[in-house]
Order: sequence, then structure tokens, then C-alpha cells
Amino acid sequence: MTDIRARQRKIRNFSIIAHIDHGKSTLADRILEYTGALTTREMQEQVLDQMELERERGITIKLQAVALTYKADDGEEYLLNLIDTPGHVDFTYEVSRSLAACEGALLVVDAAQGIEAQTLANVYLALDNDLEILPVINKIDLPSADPDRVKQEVEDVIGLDTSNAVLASAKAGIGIKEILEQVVLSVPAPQGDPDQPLKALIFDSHYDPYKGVIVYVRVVDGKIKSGSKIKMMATGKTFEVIEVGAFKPRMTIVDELNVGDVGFIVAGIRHVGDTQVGDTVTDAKNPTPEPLPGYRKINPMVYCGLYPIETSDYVDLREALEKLQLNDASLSFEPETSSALGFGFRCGFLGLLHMDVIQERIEREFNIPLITTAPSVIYHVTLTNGEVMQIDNPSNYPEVGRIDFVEEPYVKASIIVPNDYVGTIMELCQNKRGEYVNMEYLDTTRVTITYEIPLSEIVYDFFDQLKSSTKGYASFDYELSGYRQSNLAKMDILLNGEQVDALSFIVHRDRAYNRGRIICEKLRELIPRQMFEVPIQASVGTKVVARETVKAMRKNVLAKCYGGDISRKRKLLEKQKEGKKRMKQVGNVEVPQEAFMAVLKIDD
Ligand SMILES: Nc1nc2c(ncn2[C@@H]2O[C@H](COP(=O)(O)OP(=O)(O)OP(=O)(O)O)[C@@H](O)[C@H]2O)c(=O)[nH]1
Repeated sequence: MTDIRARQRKIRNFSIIAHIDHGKSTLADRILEYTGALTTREMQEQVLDQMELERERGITIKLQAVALTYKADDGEEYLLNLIDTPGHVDFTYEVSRSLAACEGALLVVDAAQGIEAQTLANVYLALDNDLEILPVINKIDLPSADPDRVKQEVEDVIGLDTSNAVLASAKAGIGIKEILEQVVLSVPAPQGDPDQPLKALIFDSHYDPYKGVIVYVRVVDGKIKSGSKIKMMATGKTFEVIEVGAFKPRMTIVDELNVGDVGFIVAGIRHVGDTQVGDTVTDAKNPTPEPLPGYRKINPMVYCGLYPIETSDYVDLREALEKLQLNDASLSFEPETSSALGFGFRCGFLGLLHMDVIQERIEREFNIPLITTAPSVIYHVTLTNGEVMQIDNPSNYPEVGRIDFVEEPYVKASIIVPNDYVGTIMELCQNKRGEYVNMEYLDTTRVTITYEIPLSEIVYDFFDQLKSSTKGYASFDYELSGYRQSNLAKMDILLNGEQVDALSFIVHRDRAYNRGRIICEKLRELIPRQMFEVPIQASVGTKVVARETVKAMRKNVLAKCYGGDISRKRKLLEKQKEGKKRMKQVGNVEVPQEAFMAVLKIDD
């Protein structure tokens, strides 16, 4: 037992927190390289950022862990477990759980950019988890770097002592050893009691086709080895452990995981849903009385319909979703039918980025061209008979006569911008039905502006508008703040007199007229001329609020496209298949994919 305690004192569990692009992955790579965990050749594929898609978009989606050995200046060898955190607002809960598996965090701040919205959001998560935070000022090699200003900012805004902050360049490999020394000296060794019943935190999992779900854990008390019977406290499921291991950085089987360790468990688990992030693993026969705090069941926040362009791809689409779900318990889907689009799936996502990633993977990895409908949030609709409906698809919105009141989700949005853009941001937030909360100066040049904004307005093009109206200077973070009553209505779109269910959306009544007008204009531009005139109408209830017309094609154009010229027609069809010009036959009107997303691009 003394061995285990001695070993425990030499463990340091830490993660790296940063705003996107401040250099987290580059620093992680340098640390791996410095501690000899990887050869230079292996470094070429950034191990901590595995998926191709992640690399292309330059963001980290899936968390990972890696065990490193480091011989410190005190002559002792330490086991450093570096736990990676996903770098996007959609995954705040996962970030908070992986931080809960650590005792310390490196706070990486770009020496030229300074503190950004996500830096702050991540710092608060780290503080909530009582972590020791070690500031690292990165990118000091940049000509525009101003480490003194950024240090001062970290002191003023976050209240951290920066006298020991490491000035680093992850790119040039400067400051890496200092960072590791600080981790050893300042991050506390894990507390935990080896004699208590097993208590381990699940901070991630992934699906392996041969071994089933591999659960990533941090042992808080007790130990775990193969043959033990374990229980997941939130889901109540029990399993027998087949093997346990560590990330060195490849997965390596070990005899047991002890108090303070970070590693993985294989236990013949078939569904990632049985291993919820944040859940506590305990001994089934000798359970711990209390689970670890902080567990939350994660619910999707944004829904949209995914429909195959080719009806024959439906079964493949279901298989693709099932495969993706194996690794992603937060993705939900169920079959849905649309009279306009046919058979498809209603899918739930943690946020917009999550939605984008899944759509792209289906198209790219599974090769299924999709029509996606505009994202929707979940509305709470209270009917006159007292029943409450949760509506994630506008086409299921009940008739006005049955509705008592409707509530929609709001988020608290924090935006950091240079002073010059305060007016622009306020105008943008106001346009999005935002309510001003407060404004704080970070320093003499930048402010944090906080607004309460309906989530539905953010899922539209908020982020793009934020970036374009501030020349990219604004940074943004949000968290759900609750439901509020709103004066909402469903807007229907009729093409050629027929209602197109997949184009319906929920709108604030004050804006219905304006939105209706804009969307009709937009659709008129997007829908190509057909052989006949196509009226486009927007209506709320039975009242038509706007109307436009797509004129019929002239004869000679028609002849060119649809006359006997088969090769041209075939080319067109091929193009559609490639997804360049995705058309869906809705009634007798051909509608392009963009039309289904048109509602996202309206500025009023
Ligand atoms: N000049 C300079 N560039 C750096 C340094 N560290 C990272 N970069 C660059 O900054 C960009 C972002 O670095 P990443 O390591 O991908 O940033 P990240 O914080 O991991 O970003 P996410 O994975 O999106 O969270 C890359 O182009 C890096 O090459 C540095 O010390 N100096």
C-alpha cells in the first residue's frame, strides 16, 4: 500500500485550456515530443487531434488523454497525465468533466491576442473544479506579441498571479521545460484514498469494433483491475472488467489502475449510452456510497431534419447515423417523414458545430448527399388543456387555437470586442431580440458585453454576423440560461399553393411580416424558373403575409435544357448527384437545397 501512496505522490493530472487558435494542440505536441512520448515522425499526425475533419477545421472535438513520464529537475520521475479538452462552446459539459479529472490546468493565452471569450469561459470551468491554474503566454515569437500587456490582462481580469507565468512559443519550442517543471511543482498530486471502494470518473469513451466501448476514466478512490465487477452509478448498468490500460500514448494494457490514475476500461460494453460522461464507476459488490458530483445527462439543444437526396440512400443513411452514434452518445435521431422531402431523420445535436460536423461526416465518409432542413431549438408549448408539448420540429407545431402560451430557450451570451465595435454589437444583439445584461471593460481597449438572447436567433447566422461586423475581432461564448415565454407563431411557406412542411419555421410575431417578405424574396431568387409560374407565399395561420412569383421559363430556354439534348440533361443530373446543385422535387416544383436553409440567412 505504501508503494501505491508513493506512486500517487508522483502523479500530476492536468489539461490545457485556451481559446481556439491560441496554440493548445501545438503545445500539447511539443510536450509529447519533449517527454519522448512520440518520435518526430509520429508527431506529423498530431496525436491529440486525430480526426481528419478536426484537423481541417483546426478545432479539437473529441477529448483524449495521454500518459507521459518526465524526469524533473529534482531527480525524480513523474507520471504526467495530460487530458485534452474539446475546444468549442457546444462541448462545455465535456470540457467541465475532463477538467474534473485533473488537479491543474495550463491556461494558454496568445501573446498577441490576449484574453478571449472562451479563455474566460474555460477559466471559470477550471475554477469551478478547484484546479490550480498555470498561465502560459504563448506565441512570444510573433512580432506583434506583447507578453507584458497580456500578463497584466490575466492579472486584472482573471485575478491570477502571473509573476511565474511561462513565456512560451509552442511553435519554436520555447518554454516547454519550464512548463513541465511548473506542472510538477505547482499542480497538486491527486488526493484520493486507495483503501476506499472504487470511485472513478468517466470523462470520455469511444467505440472499438472489436472490444466494444472503451471507457476513459480517472480513478478517484480505490483501484480497478480485470475481473472486477463494476457498476455505472447513473445508468445502473453493471459489467465485468476485461482489461484496463493507460494511454502511453498508444493504448497499453496494465495490471491495474490505482488511485489518481488516468486510463481506460474495456468491459464488453456495447453502447456508448451506457457510459455517460460524468458518471461514476464503482465496484458493483462494494459500492461507494456517493457518486462524484457534477453529473448531468446531456440533452441535444438543436434539431434538424436530414434527408437523403436519393430516396434509395435512406437505409445507408440510417446505418451511417447508427455508426456515428456508436461513438457519440450525444447524437440522437429518429425517423421522420416530410411530405416535401420524403423519408429522413430528425436529428438532435449539442449545438451548431456538432451539427455541421455530423452532416459533413455523413457526406464525406459515407458518401450520402443530404438535404438538411433549417435547425430548430426545442419550444415548450403549453396547450389550453394544460398539457405541455416539446416541439423540436416546426411542422409539429400545434394549431393556434389549442395553444395557451409558448416558451423558448434563452442563452447568456458573452462577447468580447474592441471598444470601437460596442455600438455594432449592441445593434446586432438588439436585432436578434437580445436583452442587454451588462458591459465590463477588460482593459482600456476591450470590453465584455453580455446579452440574454433567444437560442433560436443564435442558431441562425449570429456567429457569422458577429465575425463579419467586427472584422473577426469579436469572440463569443454562450450558456443556456433557461426558458422564457415569447410571442411566437409558426410561419408556413406555400409553393404553387401547396404548403411545404420542411420550410416551416417558428418566428416572433413582431417580425413575422418582415421575415415573411424577406424569405419570399430569397426563395424567388433561389428557386429556378420552371415550366410554369410558381407563386411563393408566406402565411401565419390562414393569413398570407407575403407573396412573390417565380416567372415561367421562356420557350427557348426550355428547349435548351429539357429538349432532346440528353447529354446536357445527364450532365445536370450528374451535377445534382455531386451535390453541386441539389434539387428536390417538391410537388411539381424543383427546389434547391439552399432554399431549405434560406430561413437562416435572413437579416431583418
Ligand atoms: N507564431 C506562433 N504560432 C503558433 C504558436 N503556437 C501555435 N501557433 C499557431 O497557431 C495556430 C493555432 O494553433 P493550434 O495549436 O492548432 O491551436 P489550438 O488552440 O489547439 O486550436 P484548437 O485545436 O482549435 O482549439 C496554428 O497555426 C499554430 O501553428 C506559437 O508559439 N507561435
